[in-house]
Amino acid sequence: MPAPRYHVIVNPIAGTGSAPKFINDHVCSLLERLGLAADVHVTEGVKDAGRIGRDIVLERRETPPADGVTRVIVGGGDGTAHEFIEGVLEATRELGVPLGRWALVTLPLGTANALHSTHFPPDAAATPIPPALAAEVGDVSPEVHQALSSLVLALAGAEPRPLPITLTSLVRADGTVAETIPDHIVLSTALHAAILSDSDALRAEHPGLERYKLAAAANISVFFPADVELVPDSRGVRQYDPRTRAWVAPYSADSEQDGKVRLTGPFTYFLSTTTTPRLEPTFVIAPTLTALPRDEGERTTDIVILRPLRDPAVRKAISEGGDGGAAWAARAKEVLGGAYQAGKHVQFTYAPDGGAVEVAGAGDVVVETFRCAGFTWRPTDDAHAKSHIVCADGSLYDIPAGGEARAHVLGSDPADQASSDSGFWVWG
Ligand SMILES: Nc1ncnc2c1ncn2[C@@H]1O[C@H](COP(=O)(O)OP(=O)(O)OP(=O)(O)O)[C@@H](O)[C@H]1O
Repeated sequence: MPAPRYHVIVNPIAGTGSAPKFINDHVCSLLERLGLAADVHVTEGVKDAGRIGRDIVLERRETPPADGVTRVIVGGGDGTAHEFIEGVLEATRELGVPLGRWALVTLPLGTANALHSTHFPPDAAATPIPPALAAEVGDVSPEVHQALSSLVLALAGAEPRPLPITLTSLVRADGTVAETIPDHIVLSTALHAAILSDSDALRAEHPGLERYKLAAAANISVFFPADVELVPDSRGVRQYDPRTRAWVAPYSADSEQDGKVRLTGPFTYFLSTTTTPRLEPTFVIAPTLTALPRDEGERTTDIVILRPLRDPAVRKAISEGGDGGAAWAARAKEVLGGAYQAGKHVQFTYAPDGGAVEVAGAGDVVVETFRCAGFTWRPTDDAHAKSHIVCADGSLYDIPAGGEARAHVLGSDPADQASSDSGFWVWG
């Protein structure tokens, strides 16, 4: 079989703008020393990584890779990978060609680099460079070595790991699909999406990070009116039990029908992730992803949910004539503070008197954590604009009035016609 060929995507404005030099100095030169062919594609504007994805699909249709795997080095951040994956999926759908197998190399050349740092945390030891590669990699600094970790795995012939993609359809009131959005890191509504939306709007006035604090303060006590349905995979919808630290049958749902689990709102937090337990290095929002790893090829997502009316303190405040917002704001800070303690929030249970939360106590669970194939988020008040916001890998979308967002992990629905040998993988 001929030596594998690599596509290299370079986003010159990602992160601090270091991608062109890094790729020239450390990636292209290394591939060349190894005698591997590289096609370099430089992004020329917003969403251009999607155009590059489409071009590679067209090329793959004419000249399929010998081993069926298209290898792509993503020289940018999470947004570059997101746009590229979106372009590939759109093009294969429009052209009616099979998706096939895509394997990505990540480089931490963006700002957040959530995908790369999930697999290669900054404080972890760098991936050892095998002796056969050491001479070609040469003498590099520890930072460069860390940044090359995913590429080293690819070049060393390691098996890449599956990169599950979630597809979200924004459905109009008449049932037609307005738009289908892929994400590979995080999908959210409620507080997380509203904070990103408000912080974007505050960017001109507050260019620094304080805009996130302002946006959080403006949304921490908002109740988001919606109904949710969780979609089972072959094992059904599973819920995390802090007392046994294991997945069990759903126990806090409002109803269940044909394996689908219904949760009525309002909600305050709703976030689904297939990839990363943490949104920032110390903010571990979905610890179950690493504490209870999925089986190979399992097409599920972990969903972290807060519903304020489950809180005895909020119910008490409402029964006394308040709206519960102030009681919830205090609770939300307490709970999300747990995410900064290595994801302890998923262990929290309510104290019967509505006081401080307990850890794996006898009371109701505070955070409802599920593992399932997907979900439907249906806003129940069209006048409540914020409950219509969906955030997919940092990009914001609006659910049409009277409509809903329907999300599922690619391959979990037979209509995807996905085989175990099609989709995305990543070296990590
Ligand atoms: N030549 C270009 N000019 C302007 N914008 C570009 C160009 N090429 C790509 N972009 C845009 O750059 C944006 C940022 O890229 P990316 O998300 O990879 O970097 P980042 O935001 O620094 O990192 P991260 O997403 O990891 O925080 C993308 O939204 C993309 O559309």
